[in-house]
Amino acid sequence: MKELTLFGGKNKYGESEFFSQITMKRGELYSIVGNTGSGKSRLIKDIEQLAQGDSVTRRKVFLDGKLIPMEKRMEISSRLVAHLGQNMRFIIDTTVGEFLQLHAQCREKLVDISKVLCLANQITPEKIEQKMNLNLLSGGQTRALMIADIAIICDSPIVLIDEIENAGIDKEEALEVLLGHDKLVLVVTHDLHTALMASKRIVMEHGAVKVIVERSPEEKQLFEQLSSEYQIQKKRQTMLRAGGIIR
Ligand SMILES: Nc1ncnc2c1ncn2[C@@H]1O[C@H](COP(=O)(O)OP(=O)(O)OP(=O)(O)O)[C@@H](O)[C@H]1O
Repeated sequence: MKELTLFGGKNKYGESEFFSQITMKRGELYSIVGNTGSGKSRLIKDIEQLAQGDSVTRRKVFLDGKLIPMEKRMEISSRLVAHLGQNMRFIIDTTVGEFLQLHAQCREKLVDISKVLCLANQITPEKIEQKMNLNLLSGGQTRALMIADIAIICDSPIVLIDEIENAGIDKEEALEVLLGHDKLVLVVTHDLHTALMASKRIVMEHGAVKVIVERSPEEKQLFEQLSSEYQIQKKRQTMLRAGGIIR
């Protein structure tokens, strides 16, 4: 898959969305912003379900310019779309190492498991080890492992993320990891720093896309400023967690 095209639908009042179609490509990052209840999660669900005008929004999703036949939707969605929700947990009772091996086998991939772990440990400060039990990982460790798994083991070119900022992980590192693996990433966020990481942001209102804003040069500067503040904040957090005194 090279690109995804979203065809506009209807808002909560049955009015047409302002755009007729938007085409998004691999390697791009879009943030999705808007008030609570404005339809952000519904938008990413439409993409995950490869909607064909059959959801409440009446949107349609085409891949590489083509409509996906109804009977292939589930199979194609599970292969091409990875969705990280707000509260996700592994439920399989096995170790981290065994799970990654198993997943690599299912995806018919020769993967160095230690690389996946190394990547996950760049995203979370709480170290994950191969012998740990998968369902005993913390929320932040779980998300970090899922992101590293999506980057290296999954072939899914589309990644949908619902609120990365509350996950207790390094949000900048996580998004950079995914983009570095040539994914199209859409991230729902209420956080200014995360929203400005994307060069395009989709603004939602009343269940519809209200506007798509290109990040301005001033916003890019602001993003860089927020990024350096984030680095300082991370160092202070590390000190705080280690029982240090913040100066
Ligand atoms: N175009 C639409 N037509 C009808 N219902 C819609 C439309 N878009 C969203 N909805 C419904 O509105 C409700 C709120 O939408 P959604 O959960 O996507 O909001 P949100 O922006 O993600 O909110 P939050 O920030 O609180 O998570 C849901 O029940 C959703 O199905």
